[in-house]
Amino acid sequence: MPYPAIIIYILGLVVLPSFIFWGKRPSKSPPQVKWVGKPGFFMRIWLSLRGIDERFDQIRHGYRKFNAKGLPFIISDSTFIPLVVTPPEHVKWLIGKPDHILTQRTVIRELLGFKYLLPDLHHGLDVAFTDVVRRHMTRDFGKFQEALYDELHQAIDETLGLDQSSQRQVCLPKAMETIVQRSIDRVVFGLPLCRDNGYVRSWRKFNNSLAIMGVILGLIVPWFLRPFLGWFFRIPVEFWRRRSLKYLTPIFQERSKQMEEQKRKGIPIGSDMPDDFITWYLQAGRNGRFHNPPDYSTIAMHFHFFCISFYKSTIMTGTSAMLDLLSADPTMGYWEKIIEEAMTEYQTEGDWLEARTVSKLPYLDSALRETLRRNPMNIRGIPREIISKEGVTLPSGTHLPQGTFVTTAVDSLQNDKRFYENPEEYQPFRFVAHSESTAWPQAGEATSFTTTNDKFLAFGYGRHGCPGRWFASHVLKLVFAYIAIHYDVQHIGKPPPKIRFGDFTIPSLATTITVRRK
Ligand code: HEM
Repeated sequence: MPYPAIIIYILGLVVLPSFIFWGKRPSKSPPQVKWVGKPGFFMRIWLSLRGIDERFDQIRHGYRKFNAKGLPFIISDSTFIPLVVTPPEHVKWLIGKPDHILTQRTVIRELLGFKYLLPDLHHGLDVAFTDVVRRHMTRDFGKFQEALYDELHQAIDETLGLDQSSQRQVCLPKAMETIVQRSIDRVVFGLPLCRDNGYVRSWRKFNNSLAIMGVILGLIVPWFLRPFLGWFFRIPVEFWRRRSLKYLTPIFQERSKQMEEQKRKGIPIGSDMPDDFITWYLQAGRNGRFHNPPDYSTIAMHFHFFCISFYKSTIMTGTSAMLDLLSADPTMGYWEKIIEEAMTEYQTEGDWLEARTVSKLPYLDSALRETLRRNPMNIRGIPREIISKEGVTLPSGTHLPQGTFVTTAVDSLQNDKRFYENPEEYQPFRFVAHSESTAWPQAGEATSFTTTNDKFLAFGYGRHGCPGRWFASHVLKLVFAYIAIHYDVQHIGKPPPKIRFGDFTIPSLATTITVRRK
């Protein structure tokens, strides 16, 4: 059989069943909203295909042409899913709508491919998870500060080295990954699980395979092929999920049994148990936050799945912020100011064990925010699906039907001259309240890293804004302060180009830095 015939035959076998059995395109393209780019069916297909490497420019173009005039526009996702991008004026309206009108759950699962990689995701369990993050990981870090610092400083010492006599070349993204992962693992899983090599390996593989497969499926595979190809993408995810659950499920089972026993004996539930995320999650479940509780393995699997939100964004933000500081003009003295500030606040071992010390680092806080302002990890944000039957009418008067996916151009908005002075310039201390005259540019209002508003959407905004941002900020500040005090780190000259892939902007993965223990 000639090759073209074979290709057509295979495509027919794959595409047709996909259309027939699952063939409802996610999202709609309301006729009254304009598309970005030239009109026409084939042009839209072309723009969709170019979305992988040109999404950044496409969105910035649409933002200037439509959003800047208060109008929405449509871009076609690289997987041919149309997305309505709403202007900055609509952000408050968007986040104010209740979940039964606009939901973020379905759209995230479709756009990141989770719907196909973990089809048994249980809606009730994520509410419990978000509750636990809100309750235990927003303010009171004192209860795990000692454990966190213990793991974090060991991870940094081992990764960057203790030899004071010679310099060491370190791959920054890899080092940040190891340090942040170990630190967070200690808080989430506690000892001894966080040091069990077998578990840690399979958990990381599960985490990575889900992230990689999710990004490929969500950014490259057209929507009509996902239900079919999703089965193949699931293979590594399923493999590592089973492996890691072999360790985790018995712990969930054991602690649940203990809690049952405590309830029978009238002892406070959760007492005498490790004060970690597993216990908090099970406690939340017992307090009625697991609706129709499934079996332990499913609960443990969800736990793993949700925990993924802890890691990648924190690692990427840490890597980008460090690269921004080290590649800025050395004469500005940005990194040196971070060192000075850290040395002032961390003078004794006790300062490291006091969780509140991190709140005394305004310059570092501002530098982290500036990095996320200039380069939010996802150039789009606040994704929502309209689920009310009647659809919704945007403040601009445009009606959008049920099923439409809407989103906001986070990167363009955070780099808009109307909202930030000289937005293209890296000014790490632009958010510091300047009481004295300094050598640094002073544009912008004093705001903290974790403050969300309609001009800073890198953590989302409103009811579903990231509840883990205080924890991420806490971990990153400890990591930066420890490195600043204990290591000589060389400036790296010209900033390495960022990787832009579909909707994501991530730091160059191969950048090395030169360090020496002080
Ligand atoms: C710098 C690191 C981080 C960034 C940039 C980030 C960013 C985000 C963004 C953009 C959202 C979506 C908000 C929306 O849909 O409106 C989100 C949601 C979420 N994040 Fe984070 N995040 C980070 C770290 C963390 C950490 C460390 C945790 C856990 C401790 C966490 C837990 C969550 C959870 C549970 C949600 C879902 C909230 C909900 O649906 O109500 N994140 N995050």
